[in-house]
Amino acid sequence: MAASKLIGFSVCGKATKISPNSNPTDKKRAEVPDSIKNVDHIGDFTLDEAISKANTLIEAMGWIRQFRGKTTVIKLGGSILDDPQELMHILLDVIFMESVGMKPVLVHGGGKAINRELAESGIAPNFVRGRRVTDAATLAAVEKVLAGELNVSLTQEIERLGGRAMNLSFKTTNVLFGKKLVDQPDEDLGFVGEVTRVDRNVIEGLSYTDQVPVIPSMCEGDDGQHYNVNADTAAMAVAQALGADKLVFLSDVNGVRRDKDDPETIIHSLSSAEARELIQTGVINSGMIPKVEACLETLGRGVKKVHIIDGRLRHSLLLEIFTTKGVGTEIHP
Ligand SMILES: Nc1ncnc2c1ncn2[C@@H]1O[C@H](COP(=O)(O)OP(=O)(O)O)[C@@H](O)[C@H]1O
Ligand SMILES: CC(=O)N[C@@H](CCC(=O)OP(=O)(O)O)C(=O)O
Repeated sequence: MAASKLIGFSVCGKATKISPNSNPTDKKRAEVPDSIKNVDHIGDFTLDEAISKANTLIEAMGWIRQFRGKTTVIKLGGSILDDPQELMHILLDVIFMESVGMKPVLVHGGGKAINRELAESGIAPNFVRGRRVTDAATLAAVEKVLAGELNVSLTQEIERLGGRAMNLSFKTTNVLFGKKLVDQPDEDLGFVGEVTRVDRNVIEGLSYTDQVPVIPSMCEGDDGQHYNVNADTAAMAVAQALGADKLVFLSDVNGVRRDKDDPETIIHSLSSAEARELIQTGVINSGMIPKVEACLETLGRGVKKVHIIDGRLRHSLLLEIFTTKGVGTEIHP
C-alpha cells in the first residue's frame, strides 16, 4: 500500500493523513530505556519490525472505530471462488473485519462452478445480458452448487480459518424471498428470480452474535419455487435491505475498464450517467452488466458506497476500507 494513501486518526477519531515517518511512537524508539537497550528481537521479529507492526495496528485504530458496527455487504464472484489461495486471503480479511466489530455479510455466486456442473450433463451455458437462462435441469445444477456445495464450503472455510459463520439458504434458514424475474416482456429466462424480500432480522441477529452470514444467490417464491438469482443483484437486494454502509463486488478484474482486456484503462470513478452510456455502447458487457446495474440501483437507496474491486489483489478488501481512494471503481450518483 502506498504510504501516502494511509489514513490515521487522532485520538478523537478525526481522519488525518499519517506518514509512517511521522508516527509519534517512532520518537520513543530513540528513548529506549536502558533495561531493554540490548533487546534486538521480539519473537521472530527484529525490534524495528515489531515496532512497525505495532504502528500499523495503531494506524488502523481510527478506521476500526469509524466502521465498528457498520455493515459491509461483500459479493464474491465465481471467478474468485475458483482460486483457494485468493479465497483464503479474502476470507481472512472478512474474519479480520468481523473480529474488530465491523459487520461483514457475504453474498456469493458461483457462475464458473455452475458451468462445470452443467458441462458434466452436456448442457451448454446460455446467458442473456449477463443472466443465465435457467430451465429445470439448469436449476437443479444451480441449487446443487450454490445452495449446497459452495455455500457449505465457504462457511466451513471461514470456520477453519478461525472465524464464525452461518450458511443461510433454503436448505438451512432461507433469507431471500422473491418471484420470477420478468425483465424484458418478450424474453423468458425460465427459473430466474428477483429478490422482493430479505429477512434482515436473521442476518442482523447473526452479525450481532459475531457470526458472518453466508448467503447464496437463490430465492424462494411464495409457492416454494426456487429461483436462480444473479449474485450481483442478490447482493444489491441484501445491501439495500440492511441499509449497508458499503457494498463491495469482488471480481476478477480491477474494476470497470474502457477496454475490458486492458487493466490500464480502469475508470476509478464513474457517474451513473456514464455507466448507463457505457452499457448502451457495449463497453460494459457480459458479467459486468448486472454488476453495474446493481450499483446503479443501489445508489440513492441508503447504501453509502458501492465499489467493484479485484479480489485477486491480496487484501483488496481491507485496502478498500483503509484507504481514501480505494482500489477499484467507485460508482457515484
Ligand atoms: N468494461 C468492462 N470492464 C471490466 N470487465 C468487463 C467489462 N465488460 C465486461 N467485462 C467482463 O466482466 C467480467 C466480470 O463479470 P463476471 O465474469 O460475471 O464476474 P464475477 O464472477 O466476479 O461476477 C470480467 O471478467 C470481464 O470479462
Ligand atoms: C440468473 C443468473 O445469472 N444466476 C447466476 C448465479 C451465480 C452468479 O451470479 O455467479 P457469479 O457471481 O459468479 O457471476 C448464474 O447462474 O450464473
